[in-house]
Amino acid sequence: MTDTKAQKAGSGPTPVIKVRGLDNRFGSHVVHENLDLDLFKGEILGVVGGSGTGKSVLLRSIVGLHKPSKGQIRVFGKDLAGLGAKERSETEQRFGVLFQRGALFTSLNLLQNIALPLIEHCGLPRSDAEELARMKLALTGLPADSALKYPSELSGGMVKRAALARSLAMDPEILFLDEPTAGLDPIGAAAFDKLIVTLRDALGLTVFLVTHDLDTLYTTCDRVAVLSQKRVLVADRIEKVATTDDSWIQDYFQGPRGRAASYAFRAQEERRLRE
Ligand SMILES: Nc1ncnc2c1ncn2[C@@H]1O[C@H](COP(=O)(O)OP(=O)(O)OP(=O)(O)O)[C@@H](O)[C@H]1O
Repeated sequence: MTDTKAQKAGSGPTPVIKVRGLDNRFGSHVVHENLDLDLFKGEILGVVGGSGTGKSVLLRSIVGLHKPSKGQIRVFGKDLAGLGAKERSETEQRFGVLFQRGALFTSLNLLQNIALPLIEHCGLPRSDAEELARMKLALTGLPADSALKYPSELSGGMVKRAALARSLAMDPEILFLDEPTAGLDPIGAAAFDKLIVTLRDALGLTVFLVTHDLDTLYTTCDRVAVLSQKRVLVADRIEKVATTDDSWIQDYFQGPRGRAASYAFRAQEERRLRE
């Protein structure tokens, strides 16, 4: 991934998202305090942390669904808080978001679900929007005959792919994924991980990926950011993060699941190099 290489060389790529001094509190409950984070163009950044550490609140703050208590969020070089309504809406249209539970409209079929943002935000005629929607469905590996199905008729994996297709409807530059593989069986989760990398490579996406899934972290992410103690404790390549001297990180990455994911990844890499 070129930006990570550039970072290592010290040439300092410009982040597409730059979060500085972020505070989020709900009443007396402080979720984030002085949190900093960068997201670089073209990377897949995995965001992990214990339950309730504020991964989703961070995602919602960046995409403009939650107003932070304090701090600055710069997106494509512009301070989100300083944008007027029109510019803000234009910026937000450069984001695609896949929420935890897919968030498809249950009363619309897949084609209608995906075409909706194109009709609402781009003013496309329905026939054009549905043609584009069919392309997005194909892009996420869904068969053509799924287009007229309703979310209740699909497997969990297919719902995730359909929700992903919808998040890609507006050709976003940054994709935000909130626990995309939660609830999928290991084979479905691995296929979804592969799809994310394929789409990133094919479409030149930048990906902000909230996950608890260790296999996802090892197989898809260029860097991993750990939320702990109300801030980003470390954001780096996974091998470095996994050796950070912190009790949560050690329990997470060096516990039985973490070691199994690391071992499986190394074995997969060795097989790939031999072939
Ligand atoms: N609208 C809200 N009002 C009050 N508290 C909130 C609100 N949204 C989030 N919180 C609190 O903020 C904290 C962080 O929530 P968040 O959903 O971001 O955690 P998370 O790290 O994504 O957790 P999980 O891994 O379990 O999904 C939680 O304690 C949650 O209860």
